[in-house]
Amino acid sequence: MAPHDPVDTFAASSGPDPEDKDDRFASARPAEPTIKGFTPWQLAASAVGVVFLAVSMWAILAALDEPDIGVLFLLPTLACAGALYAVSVRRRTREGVVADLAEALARHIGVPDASYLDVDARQWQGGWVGVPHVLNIQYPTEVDDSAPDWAAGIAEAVHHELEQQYTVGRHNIRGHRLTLRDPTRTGGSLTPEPAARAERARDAVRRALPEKVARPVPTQPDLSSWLVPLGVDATGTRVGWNLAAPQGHLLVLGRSGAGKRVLLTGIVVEAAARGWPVWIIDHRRVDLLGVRDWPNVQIVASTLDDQIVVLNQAWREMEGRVALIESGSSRAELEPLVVVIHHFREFATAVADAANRAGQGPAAASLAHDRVTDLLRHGRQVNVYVVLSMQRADDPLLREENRDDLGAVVALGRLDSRVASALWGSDRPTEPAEPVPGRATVQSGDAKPVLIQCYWTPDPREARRVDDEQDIYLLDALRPSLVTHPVLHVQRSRALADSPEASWRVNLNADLAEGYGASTSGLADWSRARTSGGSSAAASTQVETAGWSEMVMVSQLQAGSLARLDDDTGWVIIEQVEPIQNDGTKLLIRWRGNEGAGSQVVSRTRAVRIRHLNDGIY
Ligand SMILES: Nc1ncnc2c1ncn2[C@@H]1O[C@H](COP(=O)(O)OP(=O)(O)OP(=O)(O)O)[C@@H](O)[C@H]1O
Repeated sequence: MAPHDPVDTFAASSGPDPEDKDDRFASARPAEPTIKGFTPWQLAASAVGVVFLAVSMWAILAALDEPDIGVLFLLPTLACAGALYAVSVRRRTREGVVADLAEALARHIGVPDASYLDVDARQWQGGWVGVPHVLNIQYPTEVDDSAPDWAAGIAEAVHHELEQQYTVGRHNIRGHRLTLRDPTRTGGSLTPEPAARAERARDAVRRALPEKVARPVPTQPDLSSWLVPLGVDATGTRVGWNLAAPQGHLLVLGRSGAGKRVLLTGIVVEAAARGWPVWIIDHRRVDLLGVRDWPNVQIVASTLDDQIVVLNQAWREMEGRVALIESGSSRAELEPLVVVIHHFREFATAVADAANRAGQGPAAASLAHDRVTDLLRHGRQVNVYVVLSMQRADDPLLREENRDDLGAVVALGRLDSRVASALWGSDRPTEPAEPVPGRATVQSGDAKPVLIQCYWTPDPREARRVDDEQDIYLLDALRPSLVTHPVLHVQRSRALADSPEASWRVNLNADLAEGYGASTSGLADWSRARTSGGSSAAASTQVETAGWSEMVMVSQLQAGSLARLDDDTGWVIIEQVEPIQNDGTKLLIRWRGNEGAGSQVVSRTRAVRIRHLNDGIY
């Protein structure tokens, strides 16, 4: 992928500045080295002393006319001096080995330099210099040794440096002292070999990543950010999709049941909470129905005919915005439009089939592919963002040129290694995602792929159906209180005909219009909110407040809606909704409630709660 703004997680992951010293060690003192035996210099000085002594004795004996005795004394003493010198050389070499090891460990542990460690190497064995059988490592109290793998990691670092395997003999956490041993002499287990290491790392990630994390309710700063949270990584850091990144679009990959629908629901909810309009093409028809009545979700197209219209309109919207920019508007004035296409490949195939049935040429057959390619390529410049979901990572849409336009890729579940290599290249993560729903590998721009657990976002329709109190509570907290974008429906100049060719043309010329269309079983069902009898007098007798409720924009109220305009009026039946002369921003609402009738002027965009007495929508 092309270079990318690394702002893709909530915690800015800027690496440490090599110039900066770690503050933790500001008050740490260099370690007192363990002194044991003679130093190499003391040994070398002793060797020189012994030579001097031997030569002096030989000279004295020679002067006393006893040169033979002098030679007899000289030879073993010189041999002894030679041995002392050799020991001093070996000790110096071993000190060099230990100094290099301390340097390496200082880097591994993160202390400023090797002087902060006391590495005491004992019981050297094997060869002239050999390797130590026991290593005692004393480190500063400031070192964070709390990770369960910390000591084993040090053993691995020593293994790497000395090419000798070690096992953790003892880790004295309070004394900040670690003892490593050569297991071949103690019968302990070896430092982990690569396979075991990988298994351990996998275990650590498995332990660290939870299996279900509820989507956090966005805070005010979250809502003004263009970072849409996707989930958490093993350190608990939120990982998100950054729409402001140079490549803005998002690709969600995953086999059936991996968690695509749950993740897409979360993305829709987050986008809506930021006041952005959301258009959804749900090729499975029922997967994302749960957000159909969510504030700011303008349309969930579930029939192929409607899906073709929505895709076309998204493309036209993009073209319109490009024209606006060309005529002097700035990109900052254009609010983000999020277009979700769930199960893109099946959708594109169905569009191609419909085009073929309608006797259209190859250009029509590749309509879905071409429109999406255009949206990927140019949408971001005018704040039109595409979220694509697919089952396969080797889809033809993901050719090089399109991959560069995808800011973030979320691969849910386990990918086979060939596909993972194609997707991530050499950055391919060593740890495959565990088969846990919502477990995913995420790559933002050029950053390294990271393993995350995607947030759990309940399906509003399902939560209501099973009456899951916790999920309903979470959804209520996630629901935007202000509806800024009205629902849309597909408006065709003519009804769809029996002839595929005529239908194809009708769809290509269709539009999106505000409100619920006649064919939509949406707010039409609000009539159920009317009490029996039909007359407003009867309605005033008792306003029921059972059923389920949701927030809508005042402009969506209709006569017959059961609504709660504010705390003073309580639940009322809307009798009439009238425009106000010379003020297109407000509406006059006439209502009737248990306490009598009334009217008030309310902003069109204010969010109010309405109640459905029956689940007539589904
Ligand atoms: N982030 C998550 N946290 C916890 N559980 C999850 C998560 N995502 C998915 N699940 C569980 O896995 C089930 C299947 O998820 P989902 O319906 O999102 O899969 P999908 O990839 O959309 O499948 P399909 O392609 O068949 O539609 C969910 O019903 C839920 O129980």
